[in-house]
Amino acid sequence: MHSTLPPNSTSGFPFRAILGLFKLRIGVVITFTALAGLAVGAGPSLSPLQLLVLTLSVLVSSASAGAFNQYYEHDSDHLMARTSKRPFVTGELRHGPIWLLLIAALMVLSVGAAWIALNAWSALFVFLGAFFYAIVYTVWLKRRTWLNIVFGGLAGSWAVLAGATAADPQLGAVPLALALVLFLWTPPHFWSLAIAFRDDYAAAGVPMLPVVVGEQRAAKTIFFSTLALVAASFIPLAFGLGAIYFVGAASGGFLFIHKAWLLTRDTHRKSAMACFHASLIQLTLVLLAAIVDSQFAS
Ligand code: HEM
Ligand SMILES: CC(C)=CCC/C(C)=C/CC/C(C)=C/COP(=O)(O)OP(=O)(O)O
Repeated sequence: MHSTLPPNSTSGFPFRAILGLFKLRIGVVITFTALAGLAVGAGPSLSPLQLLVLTLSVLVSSASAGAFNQYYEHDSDHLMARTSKRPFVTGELRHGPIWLLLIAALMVLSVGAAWIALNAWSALFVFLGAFFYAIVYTVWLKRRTWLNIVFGGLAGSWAVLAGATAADPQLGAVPLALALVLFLWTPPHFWSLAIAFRDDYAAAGVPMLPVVVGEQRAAKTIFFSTLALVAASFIPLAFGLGAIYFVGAASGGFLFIHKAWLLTRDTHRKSAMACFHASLIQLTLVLLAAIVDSQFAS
């Protein structure tokens, strides 16, 4: 039987390669997103075991979707400098169907555990999050249309709903508003990065917005979609979140809008990366403020 290690690997178990394969940093933020959904939902509190299952279920399903993305793109990732060091490209991990089995097993395990320990709705949303990233975005849309990330953006919304329904399948206005925030957040988050790596995406033939319409129009689109995002991020204030949430949403929103505005004036890589980092800070502030505020209110 073939080993999954390349023939010249002498350093034992390839921990670093596997950590990279599962895109764990993104998984941690997705999990935090689901926990924010749980916090703003109206349901009773979960038992410690249920909380653990929700956390691991979102983390593991996100990880398996990230691994699937790299498995599927193993023969195109070498076309972009940013992705050319990935383990299936470098040969650190050997590409083969055993990985598909492992990925599928992790998915079944995480969705099944959510179903058993939480409920069918939460399990469905965990599944949809991974499905939208792995299949809808990566397989169906990424190489076909610049709208890939608009539909792919639902992956983050499903994470919110997975958390919110974990305690109570009845969805209230605040989790739905937060799901909308994730939907509107993802395009400017990603398009900023796509401006920074426009040449990479063009070389790889991936029709990301800056490749299709140019950097200037992409920057304007980022600016206006950030305005829409920030406006939407205030909706939860009408449904029970208060001053703490306002401070998080306003300060994060101000930062993101400011960086998006600067990007319309100068579309060089530095401004694009500043806008991308602002997207991560804004999301963290919104989610953190939502969690803290909802705990104070209850
Ligand atoms: C289909 C939707 C999305 C796309 C296409 C996308 C795209 C990307 C890309 C290309 C990167 C750079 C990754 C790298 O260099 O390895 C990135 C980074 C990141 N994304 Fe997204 N993203 C999406 C949705 C999300 C969502 C929903 C979240 C969180 C709720 C998120 C959180 C992050 C974080 C935390 C990073 C930084 C990770 C790091 O430093 O390794 N992304 N995103
Ligand atoms: C509820 C749940 C499990 C949700 C999971 C959703 C999820 C994992 C979203 C992440 C999206 C993401 C990292 C895209 C990277 O784009 P890319 O793959 O095009 O980037 P690349 O060029 O770096 O490969």
